[in-house]
Amino acid sequence: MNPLQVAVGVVKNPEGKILISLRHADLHQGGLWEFPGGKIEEFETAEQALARELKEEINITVTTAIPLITIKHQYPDRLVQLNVFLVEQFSGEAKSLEGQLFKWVTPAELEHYAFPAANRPIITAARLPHHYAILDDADEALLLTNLQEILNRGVKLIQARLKTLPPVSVTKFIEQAYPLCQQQQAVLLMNSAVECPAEVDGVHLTSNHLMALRSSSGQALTKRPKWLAASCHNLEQLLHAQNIGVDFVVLAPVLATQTHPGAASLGWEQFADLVAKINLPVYALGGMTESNLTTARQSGGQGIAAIRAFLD
Ligand SMILES: Nc1nc2c([nH]c(=O)n2[C@H]2C[C@H](O)[C@@H](COP(=O)(O)OP(=O)(O)OP(=O)(O)O)O2)c(=O)[nH]1
Ligand SMILES: [Mg+2]
Repeated sequence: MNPLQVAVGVVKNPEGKILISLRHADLHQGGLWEFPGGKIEEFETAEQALARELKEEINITVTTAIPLITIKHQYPDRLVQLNVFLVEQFSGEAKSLEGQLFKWVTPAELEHYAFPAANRPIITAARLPHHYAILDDADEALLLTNLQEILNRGVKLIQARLKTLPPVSVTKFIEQAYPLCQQQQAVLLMNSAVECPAEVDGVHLTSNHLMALRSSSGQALTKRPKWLAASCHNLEQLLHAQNIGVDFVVLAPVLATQTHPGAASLGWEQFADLVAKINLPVYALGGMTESNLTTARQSGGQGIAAIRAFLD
């Protein structure tokens, strides 16, 4: 059966707040909060439907809409495909035209509202930035300098991938690095291959660790860190990440990379095909530079992940 096609807008104002509205009680998934939007009519593109719905429901005129995430979700009574866009450029003041209560909330506050089940990855995508920096320990002496450089560039999501450092050095580094990240409101994750007793914001699973993890229910893990991310290289790994309740993934290698010379890369077409098959935010990794960000997002990705791009 073909899914019901829906266009949805994550509308962000200049203060970084996001608009949510309350669905009328008598509608499908009624009484829950939603991002504004609605059904795509015949002969309409998703972008056209989005612009029409946002005008009809909240009276704003979309200037630019960039794909954020696409969700395919089976409710007991219907299959929907939510084509979600990030709208940061718009004109007009939001006003409820269809009698729906609406609010502007910070990305972190989204957690406190009840949304339809399909919305979980949309909320994650709305909270996550478009850059994910991977801090490598190839040169131990440069670790703190590199971290500072990444933070100075405004990167808010960082993975410490300290695979060759002895455990004492890891602990010592994290004791210095974590407060620096917190000062800048940056999220710090630790690669799962690293022994690290120090507390950070979450874990980034290697693809081997990801595949070794089995949750008894096949659903979300019961005991999990604040943020759980994973590295994936193929559809099987992506689907497993989704099934066990990972928050977001990186998919690699998208382009040829110095880190894994000779490894076959996916290319953008295959990246887009794989991203379309899962309901998770996906960062493109492998040969990424800032110039690839637009393509990554147009291909359905959350953004780019890189080791070198944020240091050059
Ligand atoms: N707009 C919106 N719809 C969502 C969200 N999450 C979610 O599961 N949905 C589902 C609920 C519905 O099955 C479908 C949207 O259909 P709808 O009936 O609200 O569409 P519409 O605004 O065109 O409504 P109508 O004019 O046909 O009454 O998508 C969300 O965040 N925003
Ligand atoms: Mg609607």
